[in-house]
Amino acid sequence: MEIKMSSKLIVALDFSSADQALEFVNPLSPPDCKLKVGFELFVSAGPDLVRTLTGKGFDIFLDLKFHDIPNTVASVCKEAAKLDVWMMNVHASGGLEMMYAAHAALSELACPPKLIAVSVLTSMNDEQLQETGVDRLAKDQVFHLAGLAKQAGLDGMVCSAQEAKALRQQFGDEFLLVTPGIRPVGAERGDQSRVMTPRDAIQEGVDYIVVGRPITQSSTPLEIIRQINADLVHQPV
Ligand SMILES: O=c1ccn([C@@H]2O[C@H](COP(=O)(O)O)[C@@H](O)[C@H]2O)c(=O)[nH]1
Repeated sequence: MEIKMSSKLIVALDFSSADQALEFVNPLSPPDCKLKVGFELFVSAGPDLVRTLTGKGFDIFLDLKFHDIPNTVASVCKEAAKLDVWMMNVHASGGLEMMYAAHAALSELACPPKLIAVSVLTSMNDEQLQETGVDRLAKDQVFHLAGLAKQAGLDGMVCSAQEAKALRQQFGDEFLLVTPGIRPVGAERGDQSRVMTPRDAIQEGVDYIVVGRPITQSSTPLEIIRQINADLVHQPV
Protein backbone atom coordinates (compact mmCIF):
# COMPACT_ATOMS: atom_id res chain seq x y z
CA MET A 1 0.00 0.00 0.00
CA GLU A 2 1.36 3.42 -0.99
CA ILE A 3 1.25 5.94 1.85
CA LYS A 4 1.22 9.50 0.52
CA MET A 5 2.83 12.04 2.82
CA SER A 6 1.40 15.51 3.12
CA SER A 7 3.40 17.86 0.89
CA LYS A 8 5.42 20.84 2.11
CA LEU A 9 4.36 22.66 -1.04
CA ILE A 10 1.72 25.40 -0.91
CA VAL A 11 0.56 26.48 -4.37
CA ALA A 12 -0.49 30.15 -4.60
CA LEU A 13 -3.78 30.22 -6.53
CA ASP A 14 -3.30 33.71 -7.91
CA PHE A 15 -6.12 33.57 -10.46
CA SER A 16 -8.76 36.15 -11.28
CA SER A 17 -11.80 33.87 -11.23
CA ALA A 18 -13.21 30.78 -9.53
CA ASP A 19 -13.44 29.03 -12.91
CA GLN A 20 -9.74 29.48 -13.60
CA ALA A 21 -8.80 28.35 -10.11
CA LEU A 22 -11.02 25.26 -10.24
CA GLU A 23 -9.78 24.28 -13.69
CA PHE A 24 -6.25 24.41 -12.27
CA VAL A 25 -7.14 22.49 -9.09
CA ASN A 26 -9.21 19.80 -10.84
CA PRO A 27 -6.36 17.36 -11.59
CA LEU A 28 -4.82 17.85 -8.14
CA SER A 29 -5.50 15.96 -4.94
CA PRO A 30 -4.76 17.01 -1.35
CA PRO A 31 -1.55 14.97 -0.94
CA ASP A 32 -0.06 16.89 -3.92
CA CYS A 33 -0.03 20.27 -2.19
CA LYS A 34 -1.82 22.71 0.04
CA LEU A 35 -3.48 25.72 -1.60
CA LYS A 36 -3.14 29.43 -0.90
CA VAL A 37 -6.00 31.83 -1.57
CA GLY A 38 -4.81 35.43 -1.64
CA PHE A 39 -6.30 38.84 -2.36
CA GLU A 40 -6.89 38.46 -6.09
CA LEU A 41 -8.86 35.24 -5.93
CA PHE A 42 -10.66 36.10 -2.70
CA VAL A 43 -11.82 39.47 -4.02
CA SER A 44 -13.02 37.83 -7.21
CA ALA A 45 -14.45 34.54 -5.94
CA GLY A 46 -15.00 35.10 -2.21
CA PRO A 47 -15.77 32.72 0.64
CA ASP A 48 -17.76 30.33 -1.58
CA LEU A 49 -14.65 29.29 -3.45
CA VAL A 50 -12.78 28.72 -0.19
CA ARG A 51 -15.62 26.44 0.93
CA THR A 52 -15.48 24.58 -2.38
CA LEU A 53 -11.74 23.99 -2.00
CA THR A 54 -11.98 22.84 1.63
CA GLY A 55 -14.88 20.61 0.51
CA LYS A 56 -12.44 18.91 -1.88
CA GLY A 57 -10.25 18.11 1.12
CA PHE A 58 -7.49 20.67 0.55
CA ASP A 59 -5.77 22.50 3.37
CA ILE A 60 -6.27 26.20 2.63
CA PHE A 61 -3.91 28.98 3.63
CA LEU A 62 -6.06 32.11 3.56
CA ASP A 63 -3.41 34.73 2.78
CA LEU A 64 -5.28 37.97 3.42
CA LYS A 65 -2.53 39.53 5.57
CA PHE A 66 -4.85 41.29 8.00
CA HIS A 67 -3.42 44.64 9.12
CA ASP A 68 -5.71 46.93 11.13
CA ILE A 69 -6.49 47.92 14.70
CA PRO A 70 -6.61 45.04 17.23
CA ASN A 71 -10.41 44.88 17.55
CA THR A 72 -10.94 44.76 13.78
CA VAL A 73 -8.27 42.13 13.20
CA ALA A 74 -9.55 39.96 16.05
CA SER A 75 -13.07 40.10 14.57
CA VAL A 76 -12.01 39.31 11.00
CA CYS A 77 -9.85 36.40 12.17
CA LYS A 78 -12.89 34.90 13.90
CA GLU A 79 -14.97 35.36 10.74
CA ALA A 80 -12.26 33.83 8.55
CA ALA A 81 -11.98 30.83 10.87
CA LYS A 82 -15.62 29.99 10.05
CA LEU A 83 -14.34 29.01 6.58
CA ASP A 84 -12.47 26.07 8.16
CA VAL A 85 -9.16 27.16 6.70
CA TRP A 86 -5.96 25.48 7.81
CA MET A 87 -3.97 28.68 8.22
CA MET A 88 -4.38 32.47 8.07
CA ASN A 89 -2.13 35.45 8.64
CA VAL A 90 -1.79 38.98 9.95
CA HIS A 91 0.95 41.56 9.38
CA ALA A 92 3.44 41.50 12.27
CA SER A 93 4.03 45.22 11.66
CA GLY A 94 0.46 45.74 12.95
CA GLY A 95 2.09 45.36 16.36
CA LEU A 96 2.13 43.21 19.44
CA GLU A 97 -1.30 44.24 20.74
CA MET A 98 -2.90 43.45 17.41
CA MET A 99 -1.28 40.01 17.30
CA TYR A 100 -2.30 39.30 20.91
CA ALA A 101 -5.89 40.22 20.02
CA ALA A 102 -5.91 37.98 16.92
CA HIS A 103 -4.42 35.08 18.85
CA ALA A 104 -6.85 35.52 21.74
CA ALA A 105 -9.84 35.60 19.37
CA LEU A 106 -8.83 32.34 17.70
CA SER A 107 -7.90 30.67 21.00
CA GLU A 108 -11.59 30.75 21.97
CA LEU A 109 -12.34 28.29 19.15
CA ALA A 110 -12.45 24.53 19.58
CA CYS A 111 -10.34 23.92 16.48
CA PRO A 112 -8.48 27.13 15.63
CA PRO A 113 -6.59 27.56 12.35
CA LYS A 114 -2.87 28.20 12.50
CA LEU A 115 -2.13 31.90 12.79
CA ILE A 116 1.14 33.19 11.37
CA ALA A 117 2.58 36.68 10.88
CA VAL A 118 3.90 38.28 7.72
CA SER A 119 7.33 39.78 8.35
CA VAL A 120 9.07 41.71 5.54
CA LEU A 121 7.54 40.94 2.15
CA THR A 122 9.83 38.72 0.08
CA SER A 123 9.59 41.24 -2.77
CA MET A 124 11.48 43.79 -0.65
CA ASN A 125 15.24 44.23 -0.44
CA ASP A 126 17.17 46.22 2.17
CA GLU A 127 16.89 49.51 0.25
CA GLN A 128 13.13 49.19 -0.27
CA LEU A 129 12.65 48.41 3.42
CA GLN A 130 14.68 51.44 4.43
CA GLU A 131 12.54 53.62 2.13
CA THR A 132 9.62 52.80 4.44
CA GLY A 133 11.51 54.27 7.41
CA VAL A 134 12.75 51.00 8.89
CA ASP A 135 16.43 51.49 9.70
CA ARG A 136 17.38 47.81 9.72
CA LEU A 137 18.46 45.19 7.22
CA ALA A 138 15.54 43.04 6.03
CA LYS A 139 16.92 39.98 7.82
CA ASP A 140 17.19 41.88 11.10
CA GLN A 141 13.69 43.29 10.79
CA VAL A 142 12.33 39.79 10.07
CA PHE A 143 14.10 38.54 13.21
CA HIS A 144 12.68 41.41 15.27
CA LEU A 145 9.10 40.86 14.02
CA ALA A 146 9.42 37.10 14.62
CA GLY A 147 10.23 37.86 18.26
CA LEU A 148 7.00 39.86 18.56
CA ALA A 149 4.96 37.16 16.85
CA LYS A 150 6.38 34.48 19.13
CA GLN A 151 5.70 36.64 22.19
CA ALA A 152 2.07 37.08 21.07
CA GLY A 153 1.69 33.30 20.85
CA LEU A 154 1.43 33.00 17.07
CA ASP A 155 2.28 29.72 15.35
CA GLY A 156 4.97 31.06 13.03
CA MET A 157 6.05 33.49 10.33
CA VAL A 158 5.90 34.24 6.65
CA CYS A 159 9.50 35.06 5.81
CA SER A 160 11.99 34.40 3.06
CA ALA A 161 13.95 31.16 3.09
CA GLN A 162 17.09 33.28 3.40
CA GLU A 163 16.14 34.05 7.02
CA ALA A 164 15.00 30.53 7.91
CA LYS A 165 18.14 29.10 9.49
CA ALA A 166 18.57 31.94 11.99
CA LEU A 167 14.86 31.93 12.87
CA ARG A 168 14.86 28.17 13.37
CA GLN A 169 17.86 28.38 15.70
CA GLN A 170 16.33 31.17 17.76
CA PHE A 171 12.66 30.20 17.87
CA GLY A 172 12.78 26.38 17.78
CA ASP A 173 11.25 23.57 15.79
CA GLU A 174 7.61 24.28 16.64
CA PHE A 175 7.66 27.79 15.13
CA LEU A 176 6.33 27.42 11.57
CA LEU A 177 8.37 29.01 8.79
CA VAL A 178 6.34 29.55 5.63
CA THR A 179 8.35 30.90 2.73
CA PRO A 180 7.27 32.54 -0.52
CA GLY A 181 9.92 33.86 -2.90
CA ILE A 182 10.67 30.30 -4.01
CA ARG A 183 12.05 29.85 -7.49
CA PRO A 184 12.93 26.48 -9.05
CA VAL A 185 16.26 26.56 -10.90
CA GLY A 186 15.84 28.57 -14.12
CA ALA A 187 12.49 30.14 -13.17
CA GLU A 188 12.04 33.88 -13.53
CA ARG A 189 12.40 35.85 -10.33
CA GLY A 190 9.75 38.44 -11.34
CA ASP A 191 9.10 40.93 -8.54
CA GLN A 192 10.60 38.70 -5.82
CA SER A 193 13.86 39.85 -4.20
CA ARG A 194 14.76 37.42 -1.41
CA VAL A 195 14.54 34.12 -3.30
CA MET A 196 15.72 30.54 -2.96
CA THR A 197 15.18 27.20 -4.73
CA PRO A 198 12.74 24.66 -3.21
CA ARG A 199 15.51 22.22 -2.36
CA ASP A 200 17.72 24.81 -0.69
CA ALA A 201 14.76 26.24 1.24
CA ILE A 202 13.92 22.88 2.79
CA GLN A 203 17.58 22.41 3.66
CA GLU A 204 17.52 25.75 5.45
CA GLY A 205 14.78 24.35 7.70
CA VAL A 206 11.56 25.88 6.35
CA ASP A 207 8.30 24.04 7.02
CA TYR A 208 6.43 25.05 3.86
CA ILE A 209 7.35 26.65 0.58
CA VAL A 210 4.88 28.86 -1.31
CA VAL A 211 5.10 28.74 -5.10
CA GLY A 212 2.83 30.65 -7.45
CA ARG A 213 3.76 31.78 -10.95
CA PRO A 214 6.45 29.16 -11.67
CA ILE A 215 3.62 26.61 -11.39
CA THR A 216 0.43 28.47 -12.33
CA GLN A 217 1.91 30.14 -15.42
CA SER A 218 3.60 26.98 -16.65
CA SER A 219 2.18 24.97 -19.55
CA THR A 220 2.96 21.83 -17.52
CA PRO A 221 1.98 22.70 -13.93
CA LEU A 222 1.51 19.10 -12.80
CA GLU A 223 5.02 18.18 -13.89
CA ILE A 224 6.44 21.12 -11.96
CA ILE A 225 4.47 20.17 -8.84
CA ARG A 226 5.74 16.59 -9.10
CA GLN A 227 9.31 17.77 -9.64
CA ILE A 228 9.16 20.10 -6.64
CA ASN A 229 7.65 17.37 -4.44
CA ALA A 230 10.40 14.98 -5.54
CA ASP A 231 13.01 17.64 -4.71
CA LEU A 232 11.47 18.16 -1.27
CA VAL A 233 11.39 14.47 -0.42
CA HIS A 234 14.80 13.47 -1.73
CA GLN A 235 17.05 15.60 0.43
CA PRO A 236 20.72 14.73 0.78
CA VAL A 237 21.67 14.04 4.43
O1 LIG B 1 6.25 38.06 1.74
C1 LIG B 1 5.39 37.55 0.98
C2 LIG B 1 4.12 37.25 1.39
C3 LIG B 1 3.25 36.66 0.50
N1 LIG B 1 3.61 36.40 -0.78
C4 LIG B 1 2.62 35.74 -1.67
O2 LIG B 1 3.16 34.48 -2.09
C5 LIG B 1 2.86 34.25 -3.47
C6 LIG B 1 4.14 34.11 -4.24
O3 LIG B 1 3.85 33.97 -5.59
P1 LIG B 1 4.98 33.81 -6.72
O4 LIG B 1 4.18 33.86 -7.98
O5 LIG B 1 5.63 32.47 -6.49
O6 LIG B 1 5.94 34.94 -6.58
C7 LIG B 1 1.98 35.40 -3.92
O7 LIG B 1 0.64 35.00 -3.77
C8 LIG B 1 2.28 36.52 -2.93
O8 LIG B 1 1.14 37.32 -2.70
C9 LIG B 1 4.87 36.71 -1.19
O9 LIG B 1 5.25 36.50 -2.35
N2 LIG B 1 5.74 37.27 -0.29
